[in-house]
Amino acid sequence: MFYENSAWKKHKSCGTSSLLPMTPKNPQQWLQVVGHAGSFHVGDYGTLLKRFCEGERQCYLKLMEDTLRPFVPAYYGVVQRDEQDYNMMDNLLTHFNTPAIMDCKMGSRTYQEEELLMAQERPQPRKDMYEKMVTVDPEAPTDQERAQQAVLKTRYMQWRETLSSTATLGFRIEGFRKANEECHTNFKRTKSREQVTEALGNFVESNTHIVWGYLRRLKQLRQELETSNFFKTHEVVGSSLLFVHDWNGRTGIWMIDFGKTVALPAPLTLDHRTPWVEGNREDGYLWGLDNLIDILANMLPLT
Ligand SMILES: Nc1ncnc2c1ncn2[C@@H]1O[C@H](COP(=O)(O)OP(=O)(O)OP(=O)(O)O)[C@@H](O)[C@H]1O
Ligand SMILES: O=P(O)(O)O[C@@H]1[C@H](O)[C@H](O)[C@@H](OP(=O)(O)O)[C@H](OP(=O)(O)O)[C@H]1O
Repeated sequence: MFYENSAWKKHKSCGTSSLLPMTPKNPQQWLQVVGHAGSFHVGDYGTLLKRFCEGERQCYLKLMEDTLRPFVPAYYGVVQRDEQDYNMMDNLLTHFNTPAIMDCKMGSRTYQEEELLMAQERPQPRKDMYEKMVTVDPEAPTDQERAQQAVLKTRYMQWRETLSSTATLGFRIEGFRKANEECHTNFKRTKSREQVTEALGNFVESNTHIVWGYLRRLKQLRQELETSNFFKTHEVVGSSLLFVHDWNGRTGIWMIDFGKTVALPAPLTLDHRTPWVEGNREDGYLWGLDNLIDILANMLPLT
């Protein structure tokens, strides 16, 4: 059942003149690299259904009208399956053959300012996050956290940021899956430029053609981000870049995950490079992209 999807309705009524991708109904390939389990279903006609989030819907609606549109999955509205609502979008893997996929979480901050305020006003320490923390580093909790066997989410997120490259480079590798099905998700401590370069080299299997493809796309993305009205007026937190390549040498990068992207109160705008201090809402997204571009460029042989 479709709630809100003018593109889909046109598709249904126009027969073959489709606004959805010209992709056969089945079978669809899809693989999730990281992120919450159980949030996705593969849809028909090369689409993907992600568990509904109103904030994300708002972002996709605006992005479909923004210059960033070529850099995000096409959005088709809200659909219902088994009484659960989903945002319906393009499955970005559709046009690749046995793709390699990587998820990089962008920005120098992975929680919203609003989450910080909530944690200050109504602290809700979490035992699951304490458990995740001590699994990686038994020394990380403070005495108080140890006594509670729980940590605040914002504290956990900040700890993850400083342990990885988020705080120092403005992005982090969340995980990747290579074409040979090897999965790598153990990047919580991948922090230095050298460690990040090594991980990226493993993902692209030292293929300079692939690196060139990614670099070109990232530079185009940066150019669009610098002028996008959507980007200027939103705090973009917890969003990822999804890298996809295959043995044909095809490469693609798209912005995904706008569940924690929020519109700023007018007339506030962000440059996404100024360091964050509480209240300025800066997210470090472009600073991270600058660093990512620089690291990839340095992986190419000198010409
Ligand atoms: N449009 C898409 N096409 C193909 N794969 C996708 C798409 N959107 C998401 N994915 C896959 O699902 C994974 C998780 O996506 P996403 O970040 O949107 O989920 P999430 O549950 O919100 O994540 P998080 O835990 O960071 O909040 C991505 O790493 C990617 O592998
Ligand atoms: O990668 P990890 O170490 O497993 O930690 C998770 C990760 O930071 C997710 O981005 C976050 O979801 P959001 O970005 O949606 O906040 C999730 O919070 P959650 O447990 O509250 O869903 C964390 O548990």
